[in-house]
Amino acid sequence: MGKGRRMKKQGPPGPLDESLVTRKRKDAPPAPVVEKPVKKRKTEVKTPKKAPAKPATIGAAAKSKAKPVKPSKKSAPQPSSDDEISDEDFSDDADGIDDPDVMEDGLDGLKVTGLDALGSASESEDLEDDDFGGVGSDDFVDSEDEQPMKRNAMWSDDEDDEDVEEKLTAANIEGLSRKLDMQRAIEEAEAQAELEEAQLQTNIAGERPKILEDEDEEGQPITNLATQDLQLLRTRLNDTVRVLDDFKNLAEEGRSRAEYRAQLLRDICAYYGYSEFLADKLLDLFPAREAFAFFEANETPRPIVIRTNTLRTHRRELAQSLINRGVQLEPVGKWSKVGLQIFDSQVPLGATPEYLAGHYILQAASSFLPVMALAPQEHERVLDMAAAPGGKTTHLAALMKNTGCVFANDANKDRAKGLIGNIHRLGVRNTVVCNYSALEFPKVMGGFDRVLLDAPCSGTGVIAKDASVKTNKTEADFMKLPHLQKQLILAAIDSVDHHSKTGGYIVYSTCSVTVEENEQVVQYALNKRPNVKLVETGLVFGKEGFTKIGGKIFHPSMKMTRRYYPHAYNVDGFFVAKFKKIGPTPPNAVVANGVSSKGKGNRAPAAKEEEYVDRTPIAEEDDEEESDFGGWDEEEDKVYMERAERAHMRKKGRDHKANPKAAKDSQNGTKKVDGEKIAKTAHGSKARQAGGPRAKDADIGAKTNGASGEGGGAEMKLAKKNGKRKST
Ligand SMILES: C[S@@+](CC[C@H](N)C(=O)[O-])C[C@H]1O[C@@H](n2cnc3c(N)ncnc32)[C@H](O)[C@@H]1O
Repeated sequence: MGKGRRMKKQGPPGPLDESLVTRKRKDAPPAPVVEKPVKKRKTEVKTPKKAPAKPATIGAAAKSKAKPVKPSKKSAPQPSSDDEISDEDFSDDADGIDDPDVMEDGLDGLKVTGLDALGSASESEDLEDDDFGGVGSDDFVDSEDEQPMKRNAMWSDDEDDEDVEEKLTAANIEGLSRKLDMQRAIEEAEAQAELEEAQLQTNIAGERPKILEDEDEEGQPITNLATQDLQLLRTRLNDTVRVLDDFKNLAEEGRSRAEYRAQLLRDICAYYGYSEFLADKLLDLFPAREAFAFFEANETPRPIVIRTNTLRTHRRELAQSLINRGVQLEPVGKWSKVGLQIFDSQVPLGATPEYLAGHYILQAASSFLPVMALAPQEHERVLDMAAAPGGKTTHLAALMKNTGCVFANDANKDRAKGLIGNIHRLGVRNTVVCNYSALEFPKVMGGFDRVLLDAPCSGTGVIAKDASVKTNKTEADFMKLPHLQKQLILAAIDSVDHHSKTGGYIVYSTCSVTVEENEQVVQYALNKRPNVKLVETGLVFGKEGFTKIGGKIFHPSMKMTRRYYPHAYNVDGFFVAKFKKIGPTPPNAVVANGVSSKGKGNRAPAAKEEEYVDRTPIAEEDDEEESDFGGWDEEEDKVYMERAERAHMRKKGRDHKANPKAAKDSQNGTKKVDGEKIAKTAHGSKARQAGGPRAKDADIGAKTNGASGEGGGAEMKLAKKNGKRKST
């Protein structure tokens, strides 16, 4: 039961459209005979004229993988006017939440490494087919920063020729709108029929629908509906939602909300095929009606979207080329300058000449969002910690116009190969691919201007794409994954240079909607790293992150994080949080291996203090005087050494030039100062090699020398640097 995926598309937009929660499963038995009033259209409906389909060059791999795209009805994400989600739980005890320790996960001792396998669901997030290698030219211009979009011309963000634009839009939209009109008419008729059917059921059931089971004399439940009957099951789902919406007026006497909620949970599991564990978790996120819409939206695929690669072409040119091949498309929405939503295609989108030439990448719309939030600037150093197969890496590179440097890392070597394929195909030239566990950063490398952590996750936002998530995620996954995500987010923060002149930002994203993988991870980062704060993502749509839910309270700034749902925006479920690093990691902070120290300010108090390990990277570009040995200059060092030597000899009344050994020592970079030898260490810094207690005396002597005489430069510098390092 509940096994299949509905291919029926979503109805008209609107987060809580009644039609979203009143449609039937396709595999349900036929409804009681209800006449479907088909609305008459005012305009004549003609068969759409399509541009002649030109056969594309199809590679063997692409041939087997790519399929023509079916049209999607609902338009791509639009900013919602109704962004409020009630935190209200179904259970009677939803309120009165004030336990400050709710963010403590009790998993500190759990050792997790790599965990590629656990990221499996989310790894299917992007639709990209990585079977194609690199293709030549990269002489195209990026249009990202061109003039803002005009209302009447969705294409005009990156083009200037209005005439061409209108023709292009008209040619494409003519066929498209006819098709959409037909679809809408059918949809309206269906929705109307379903509403009437629901009404019929309601009338039969009376004002207070009979939903909950009675018990017989022996306390055994008397089943009032055969749950094997999908149609009846759906009716009961509808009725239960109605009751929970208006409990006072519609609930049977003597019944609690919890009883209705439990019935709803059972029916959702039976109808949609979820494990009770996951359905329960997801049900907790929404009021009943919205939860119903969420589960329903997971039964329909999201629209196919492609991202224009602005390193190779402009969106309008790409659109024109694809329209000529018989692709029906439209800009994905005002929020993106590079996305195109595909409604229908005569050719496999993973095998067109434009695809092979790297003019676009198949990428879910919500995958654009973390990159847009990170907003990388030209010439920056950016780390993409979990990058394969590279949808976001290549987007980062395009926004940076192939300047600066992107380090694209992934722990999974096979997936990293796909990443390399995409980088080549899309003409990315500013990216270095690496294959570490991201937990190893910033030891591998640090000091980045911006870091993207698109974390491995449970994939509860992409159930429409991977229905196995419904049953294969266990309680253990929801402990291990957040634990890994928490470690990764600390590594991400520690890899950023808070001194960055242009950046200092971290974006954390998942394609999951659970609180454990999102707000709780972000709260953990706020607790453990008081040197970061949440900032606005800059994204124009999305629901606010939770500040309070299911007994957990989060920092008020959690409102600045953004949640995306399939039923609200017709995009994959997603979460995006943006941090600004405002200072170095303080010595009393908690390290990434899960030990904790005292929280600060509004942050939740944590458990215990442990040894501090400084993970803050040494920035490369810092002023020499500011850095810890980072800017040591060999030549300059030699000059100081020689000058110090001459001063020393003069003081002693000796002629420096007359002492060949001293001169030689000086040139080798070694010398004796009052019996103490100073030598360069292997990494170019200097260390005193005097042993035991003498070392301290010699150190004081050297400092005194430096302070009192002209030749103390090198020692002064060394002492200053040492002092700085210790206090960092
Ligand atoms: C959500 S996917 C990334 C999708 C990618 N950002 C994109 O846009 O194409 C998560 C990735 O994390 C990788 N991963 C899992 N554990 C990791 C770890 N410890 N360090 C680095 N990457 C890891 C997986 O191999 C997977 O490719």
